[in-house]
Amino acid sequence: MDKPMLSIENLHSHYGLSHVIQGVSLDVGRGEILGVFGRNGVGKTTLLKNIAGWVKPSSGSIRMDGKQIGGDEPDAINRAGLAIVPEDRRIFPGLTVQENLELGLLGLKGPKPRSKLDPVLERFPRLAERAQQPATTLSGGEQQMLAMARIMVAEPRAVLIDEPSEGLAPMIVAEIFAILREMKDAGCAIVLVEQNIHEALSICDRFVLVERGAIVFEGNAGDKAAEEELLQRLSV
Ligand SMILES: Nc1ncnc2c1ncn2[C@@H]1O[C@H](COP(=O)(O)OP(=O)(O)OP(=O)(O)O)[C@@H](O)[C@H]1O
Repeated sequence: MDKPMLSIENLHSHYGLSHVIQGVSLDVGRGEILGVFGRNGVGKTTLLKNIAGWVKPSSGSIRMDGKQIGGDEPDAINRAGLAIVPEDRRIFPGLTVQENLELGLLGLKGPKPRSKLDPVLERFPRLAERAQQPATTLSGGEQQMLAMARIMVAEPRAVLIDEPSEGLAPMIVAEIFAILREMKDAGCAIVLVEQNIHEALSICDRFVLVERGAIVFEGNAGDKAAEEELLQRLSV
């Protein structure tokens, strides 16, 4: 791998006395999708929250393109080019679809021209049609699209995405994964947390398995033996 876009070394994080992330190290390159798998409660979401600055690491380093971002404030990390699509999608119900999209402009470093919304509205015609409607009128799948479209406004170089397929119909899941593939092709480094292992393996380049806050196994997607071991360890 060239110099990784996102590089994490020996990350530890606590909630009070609870030691949730226990020495995680990983690299994600440009145009690469890393799958992060593991049972409920092993720390996958907490790992993403540490990278995005929502939870402060206790120790270890997080670098974006070589620059230390670990422990920085979420908005600074966002402006450094790293975006997160959290599990609950964080759609603002009191705002319209367009206003929710405009929040994506906050990820831009300098000026924040509304014209940055144009390519995204073109890519998501369903959101463009509903631009002036309250975001709450969207279906679950459309809200997930909105959450992804919103981060695309600022063209992030690294993206963290937490269980994007949860609760959605297979057709929508396929659409969401197609968008992730487009981001990958545009050179984005992507960390994907997913319970839908089989589907996720079809778009990941590499994966890690997390147990009790630590990476216990890793492999390349497409390596049948490694995939088999992953599925066996997860018993799926
Ligand atoms: N805000 C918090 N305060 C205290 N403990 C927390 C908090 N958030 C999560 N935890 C605990 O930290 C551990 C890891 O949770 P986390 O949500 O990161 O796991 P996960 O692997 O993402 O699981 P899931 O798939 O269920 O989201 C769990 O034991 C959880 O109960």
